[in-house]
Amino acid sequence: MAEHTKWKTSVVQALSIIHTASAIQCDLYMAESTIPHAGLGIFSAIERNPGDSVGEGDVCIPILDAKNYHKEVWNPFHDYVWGGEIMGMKLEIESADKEAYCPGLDCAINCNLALINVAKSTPIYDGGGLYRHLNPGAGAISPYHNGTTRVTRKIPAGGELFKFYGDSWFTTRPIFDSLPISHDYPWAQDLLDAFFETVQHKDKAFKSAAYEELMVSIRSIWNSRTLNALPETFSEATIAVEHDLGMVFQPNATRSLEWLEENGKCVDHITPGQSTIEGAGHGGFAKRDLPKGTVITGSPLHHIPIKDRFMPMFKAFYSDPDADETLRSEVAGYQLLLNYCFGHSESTLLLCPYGAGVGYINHNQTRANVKVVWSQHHETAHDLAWLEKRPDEMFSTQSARLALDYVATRDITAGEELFLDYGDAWEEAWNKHSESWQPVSSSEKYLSARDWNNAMESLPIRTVKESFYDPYPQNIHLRCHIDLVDDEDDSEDESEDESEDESEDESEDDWASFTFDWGPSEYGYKCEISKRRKDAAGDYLYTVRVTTESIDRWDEDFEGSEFVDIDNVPREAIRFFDVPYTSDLFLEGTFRHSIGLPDQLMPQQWQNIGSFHPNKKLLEEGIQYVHVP
Ligand SMILES: C[S@@+](CC[C@H](N)C(=O)[O-])C[C@H]1O[C@@H](n2cnc3c(N)ncnc32)[C@H](O)[C@@H]1O
Repeated sequence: MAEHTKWKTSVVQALSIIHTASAIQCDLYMAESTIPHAGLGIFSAIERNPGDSVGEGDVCIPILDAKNYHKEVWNPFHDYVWGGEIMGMKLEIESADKEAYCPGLDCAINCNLALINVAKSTPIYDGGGLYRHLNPGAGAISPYHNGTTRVTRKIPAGGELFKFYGDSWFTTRPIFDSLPISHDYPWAQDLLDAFFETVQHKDKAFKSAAYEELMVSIRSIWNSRTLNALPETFSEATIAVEHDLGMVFQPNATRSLEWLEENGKCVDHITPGQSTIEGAGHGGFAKRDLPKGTVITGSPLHHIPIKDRFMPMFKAFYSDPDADETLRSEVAGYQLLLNYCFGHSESTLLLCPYGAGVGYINHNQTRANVKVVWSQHHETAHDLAWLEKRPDEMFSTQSARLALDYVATRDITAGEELFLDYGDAWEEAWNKHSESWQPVSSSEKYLSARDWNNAMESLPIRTVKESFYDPYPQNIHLRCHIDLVDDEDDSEDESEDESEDESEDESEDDWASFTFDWGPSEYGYKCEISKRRKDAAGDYLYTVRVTTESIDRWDEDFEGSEFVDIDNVPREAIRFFDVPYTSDLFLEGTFRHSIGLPDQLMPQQWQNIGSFHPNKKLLEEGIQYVHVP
């Protein structure tokens, strides 16, 4: 073939690849946020309506007893974690030191209080089909999955997604001193409605002049968060009154689809499911056909400069102020998060990826169809200078500065499982673990609280007396879903009626009510069964003794627990829960190993183990708690 014909053929091939790549459907992009200095954000390429789900439900990883809680320590996850309690993890441990790191879409969604349009739901407990008596992988994967993101306000095509971080996220950070918080927008809306009502009979020119004048005068005397929620111009104020305040901010929070295609990274190609690898738990699957070379997703990386300082899980009761200091500093093992981060045997550095679906991709050396490369384009803010930094220099910021692209190494068809090669060190460690693995003793008899709830759904619950002779296993306890109603109106009524002296007759149902909607972050109160009787319909009703301990007992606000006896509690209001520290996450010898960062991606500057390093001493001593400046 003549040279020019070869050249022509390869250009045509290259163009067809580019064409195929750009033709792949993409409904979600990661790109520079519309909020200045907020880094990356997530954008919807299609219009979405309240109730729609966005992306695929993602994994949440508990970070437990890590000494992070309430501490202003250098912590790259600080701005990215949820309270473990609201993510369903309250009973994993006893101390309050629990956070939920949800490295999917959730980590990349910003908060714009004027335009909150999505909410994340609590993940569902799903152990991935692993059992402690059967699978060496039990405890090595997170059981918190499918935390879907749902639309709460209409999002136009190109609109950025915003979720609520909680007002305190802003009020505790001085740089947001004058930023409106959630109640400021309704107040500003009320103010606008009142203004427009006052001037309703005036002509447009009058209204406009009055609005501008009003803004100038109130801004000179009043500087508040609410004021900053008010639109700058009369025409924007009109939009706010005709629609709502959010609509004023929507245009600035929307990117064109052309811009997103050009500058964004598609984060919509992975869907989670049960892995095809026996014992690996969940896996990531191709949502659509992905030709060779497709960047399946991009993921920024949270950097942890010293693995051993930031990945340990400390012994229980760390937060107990009375506990012995040695016990509090004793390491119980590595955090589960280690299994979801990239590391290398020659470096103390760990890189934890976030982005839709990245936490789901399993290892398989022979079936690997995805590889990671340093992010090739600017969409995920990869800073090449960081490849030259030593790990100890990375304490300069908590923000992600590095990013990976996940690239298809061959044509992948929709529905195929995606695999990375985690590297020889991981493979060796896994083989060694599986070969030497022995189930912990009596694990074949182990049933989690969830198993008990399923098995016992229609059976009566044992009373304290019955349990004395026939106890439930030690890894479960009972909790009752009871609202202790402290209704002031009721108490006023009671005092008014005192003359009739009916207070004696007050049934316990007047101050306690039961709820049966055990959502994934509903824990009720610890309780035990004093008595059981049948009602007229033959259903059991229980007398329970509830411990009203609603907050962590190591919390400084803890005021002590009370016991309350409650009658006529229906079966549905009583459930089994795991006792803290008994779930698979705490199994002795459970597998912990980082995913191997490929050798070819490993800069020499990061290799700080096993050889002379200028900062070896510093690394050995550890920068355990570098305070956030
Ligand atoms: C990044 S996570 C992958 C998602 C995980 N399977 C889940 O269910 O959340 C890595 C962990 O998955 C499990 N895993 C991945 N590949 C595996 C394999 N080939 N065999 C067994 N377990 C595997 C291991 O527990 C590993 O530490």
